[in-house]
Amino acid sequence: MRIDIVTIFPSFFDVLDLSLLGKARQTGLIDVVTHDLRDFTHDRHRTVDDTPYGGGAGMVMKPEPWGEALDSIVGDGDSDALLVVPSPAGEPFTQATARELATEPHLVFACGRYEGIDQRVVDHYATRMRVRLVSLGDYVLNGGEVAVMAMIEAAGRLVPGVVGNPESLVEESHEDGLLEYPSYTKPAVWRGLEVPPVLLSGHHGRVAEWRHEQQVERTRRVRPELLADDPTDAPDAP
Ligand SMILES: N#Cc1c(N)n[nH]c1-c1ccc2c(Cl)cn(Cc3cccnc3)c2c1
Repeated sequence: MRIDIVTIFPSFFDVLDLSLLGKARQTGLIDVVTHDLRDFTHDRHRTVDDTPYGGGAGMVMKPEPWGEALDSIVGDGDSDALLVVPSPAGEPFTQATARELATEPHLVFACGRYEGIDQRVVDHYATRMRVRLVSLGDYVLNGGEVAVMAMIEAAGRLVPGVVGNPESLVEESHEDGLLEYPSYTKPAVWRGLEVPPVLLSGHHGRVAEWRHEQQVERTRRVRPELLADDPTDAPDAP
C-alpha cells in the first residue's frame, strides 16, 4: 500500500515511523510519503490561504497549490488512487471505512487547515479519481492531520502482515459490531480484585461464552445503538 499525505505540517507524521506502522514501512508493506503543500507555492511567503469569497471569518486554502501538489502525486490524468479528504462535513469514519481503506493500493490524504480547502479542489479531482470526504466524529478539530493519523492507523493495522497475529484483530471492539470484552492478566489477585474465575477454568467453551456475554452487556450499557439492528439484544427487549 502506498500512502501520500499532503499537509502544511509534514513533521506531524514523523510519528508514523514508530511502532507497527514503522515496521510496516521498513518491510515495505506500507510506503508513506508526506508532501509539504508550501513546496507547491511560488511566492516569497509560500502562501497557501486567502480570504473567503462571500466574506466570513477565517481563511480558505487556495486551490492552486493543492492542484500542483496533487498533480505531482497522481499525474494530470485519471487515477486509480483514492483521495481521502478529512472534513467536518464528511461521512463518519468507522471500522467499516477502515476496512475499505485497507484494501486500497494507493491512498492520497489531503490535510487541510484554516476554514477548509477551496471546494473546487474536490470538484476537480472528483472528475479524475474517487474522492471521499470523511469525518473522524462529531466534534471540531483545527485541521485534517489528527483525522488522517487516526485513519492511517485504523486502516494500516488491517493491512495483511502489519499486525503479527491476525487473530488479535478479530475480537476487537467494533470488528463484530460489539464492544470488546474486558481483559485480564497475572497476577490472579491485585489489590484484592480477583480475575473472573471462568477465565482460570481452562474451559475454552465457557470462556468464549462468558466473553460474548460481556461483549453484549458492555455494548448494551455503553453503546445500545450498536445493538439496534438485533432487537433480541436491544435494551428493554422483552
Ligand atoms: N475529519 C474531521 C474533522 C472533525 N471531525 N472535526 N473537524 C474536522 C476537520 C477536518 C478538516 C479540516 C480543515 Cl481542512 C479545516 N478544519 C478546521 C475547521 C474547523 C471547523 C470548521 N471548519 C473547519 C478542519 C476540521
